[in-house]
Amino acid sequence: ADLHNLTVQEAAAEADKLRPQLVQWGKEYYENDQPTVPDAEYDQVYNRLVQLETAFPSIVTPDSPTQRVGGQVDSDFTKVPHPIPMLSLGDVFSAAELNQFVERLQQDYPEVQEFNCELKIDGLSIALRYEQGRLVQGSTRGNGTIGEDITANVKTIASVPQTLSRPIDIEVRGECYMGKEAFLALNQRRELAGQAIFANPRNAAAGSLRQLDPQVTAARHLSTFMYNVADYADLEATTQSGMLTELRELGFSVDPDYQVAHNLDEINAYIEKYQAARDQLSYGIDGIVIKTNSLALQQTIGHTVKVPKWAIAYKFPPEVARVQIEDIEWTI
Ligand SMILES: CC(C)(C)c1nc(N2CCN(c3ncccn3)CC2)c2cc(C(N)=O)c(N)nc2n1
Repeated sequence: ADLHNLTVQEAAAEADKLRPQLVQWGKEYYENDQPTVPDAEYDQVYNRLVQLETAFPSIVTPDSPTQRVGGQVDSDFTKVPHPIPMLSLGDVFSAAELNQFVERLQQDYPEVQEFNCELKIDGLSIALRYEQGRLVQGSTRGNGTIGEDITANVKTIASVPQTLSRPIDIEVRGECYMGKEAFLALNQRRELAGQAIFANPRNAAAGSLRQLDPQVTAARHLSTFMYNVADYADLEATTQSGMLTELRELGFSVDPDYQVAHNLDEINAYIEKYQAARDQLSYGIDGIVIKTNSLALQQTIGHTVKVPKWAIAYKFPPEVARVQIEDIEWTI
């Protein structure tokens, strides 16, 4: 029945029926990974319970699935503004285009002599905000200026530090991703449960982060690699590579493969190295990101409405790996 013409008693009666159902389904899902209903059905019932409890707070019970660890869950995600926009990245698809980007940049800014090369992790962007070294908010990139609040979900990700090694205020940005192994295992479970499988690790990570119930996120084994700071606040670093080192010292998970390059030859050598090693990595990458290493120069060079002028993404062709697992065959 529509929320508005329910009495408190009716809402309580309906909620009392939904809770044990969700608890039962939750047990099947989290404890023995054998869900008997598709995620969509679980979410729909969970959503209904959240709406009932939001409309009638007096009916909430402490043991309700909505009151689990990770704090309040919204029936739909709260919006989070990004005062410092989360920019996108320009991208190139060939060595020739990359050379052109670097040469033009060095023509306009001859003082650009160092680049930081990073793997482009194939996940989705998130922002983590800390106050006095404590995690206060996690959000998705959204459209770059407005994201969604996923604080309860990011709290369940092992690699996201709840407290930093120094009590500083900082907003850090990075990629949330699902490793190849976790991806294959998740799809196997879904296949066996007769559920639709995820097409690729990026979709699986996005689907896992945008879960209403943090317990579902927790069961998905997500990872993170942080790569940027919204405001350099209390950091000592003066370079991109130094900032990544400092983020790791603060307690963040940072991809260790970053490398400083001094010219196009060194950049191209890095690209060749990781294009060859791509299949051996335990997570998906869709390219390489090349950034001006000096943070001061990054500020001087600036950005357009959407992308920085001091960085570029060199994209690899889509990775196609035929995976044969117990007669289930799909490509990732
Ligand atoms: C801070 C800047 C803007 C230079 C930046 N932006 C990035 N991205 C922006 C575009 N993004 C995006 N996402 C969705 C829609 C449009 N753009 C996805 C993240 C980076 C992504 C990675 C990575 N994946 O490993 C990385 N090592 N460094 C990044 N650095």
